[in-house]
Amino acid sequence: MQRSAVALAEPDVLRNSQRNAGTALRLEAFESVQVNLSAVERRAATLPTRRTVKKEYQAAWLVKALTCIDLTTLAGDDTPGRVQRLCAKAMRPLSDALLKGLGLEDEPPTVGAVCVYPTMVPAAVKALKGSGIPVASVATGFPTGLTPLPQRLEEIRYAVGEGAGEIDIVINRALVFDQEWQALYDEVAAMREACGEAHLKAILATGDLKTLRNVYKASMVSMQAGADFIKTSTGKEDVNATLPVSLVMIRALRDYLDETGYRVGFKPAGGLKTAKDAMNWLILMKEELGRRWLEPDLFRIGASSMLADIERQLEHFVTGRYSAAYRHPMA
Ligand SMILES: O=C[C@H](O)COP(=O)(O)O
Repeated sequence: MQRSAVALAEPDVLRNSQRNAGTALRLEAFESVQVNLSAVERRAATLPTRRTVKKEYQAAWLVKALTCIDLTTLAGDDTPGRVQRLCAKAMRPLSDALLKGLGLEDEPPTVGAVCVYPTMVPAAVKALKGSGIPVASVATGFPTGLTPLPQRLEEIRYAVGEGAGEIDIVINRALVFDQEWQALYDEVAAMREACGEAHLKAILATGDLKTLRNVYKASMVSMQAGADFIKTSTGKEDVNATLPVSLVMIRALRDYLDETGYRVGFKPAGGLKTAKDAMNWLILMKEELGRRWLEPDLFRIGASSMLADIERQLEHFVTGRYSAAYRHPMA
């Protein structure tokens, strides 16, 4: 399957608010790429030290991070009741006292989306009705992607039909190991088509991909096939989101923007639990891509437990005291 090629834009013509339409598969955009592992690791290690953000600035950054969280539950024992409680948290993540202390009573922030398994989509859609918060659903045989393609596509159609506005697909890792770029492109393009108006986030499962070159190539193929976001991990791999892997994906986002004029979103996910993690990834985005990529339409953090630590840090900012983590249940 070949998506219709879009004319490549002049680099300075930015399709800011336009959804990534994809391009034809263009091997020349990534086939000969080299990634210098030690340079990537060095740059990633210095990034968190590049900005010192304290006090009210830190509080503002943490509120920004909160608005970018895909508040997630992807557990075998998920129930509609748990999803309902998570959605209540998503709509009102900060207590009245915290909102008052932060001066946000008039515009209380909400998270970016709630992310659940397909069968939990109806419960999430019902609970979030009228809030404007989108429901994201993992699909396509999450977390491995090892079911037949027609079933994976049907899963997308099911979740979209139940009201999911965003679909987090997983790519077929074997196609990356075998460098089967046309096949990977075709699968992701078919998934994008099955999504219709729903936005597609392509999970690369970078912990499985073996090399940073593979991470760059899989990022490019996913974007060329029309992904609205590229996402690091499912949260189920042995190694999930890391700064070096994120840096490589972000350079791919930058190169894709230069080549096509499309801004594609980025979602680190898996193992991100602390306010410090949130700060590190915000700094990475700001340093590498600039202010525009700090909005929820281009940046999400996939996390099941980070919100609690953000709340604790904001509480410390407002009251000068830390509360115990158990006082911030998610669902
Ligand atoms: O997509 C989101 C991830 O599955 C969440 O992973 P986590 O439970 O390690 O935060």
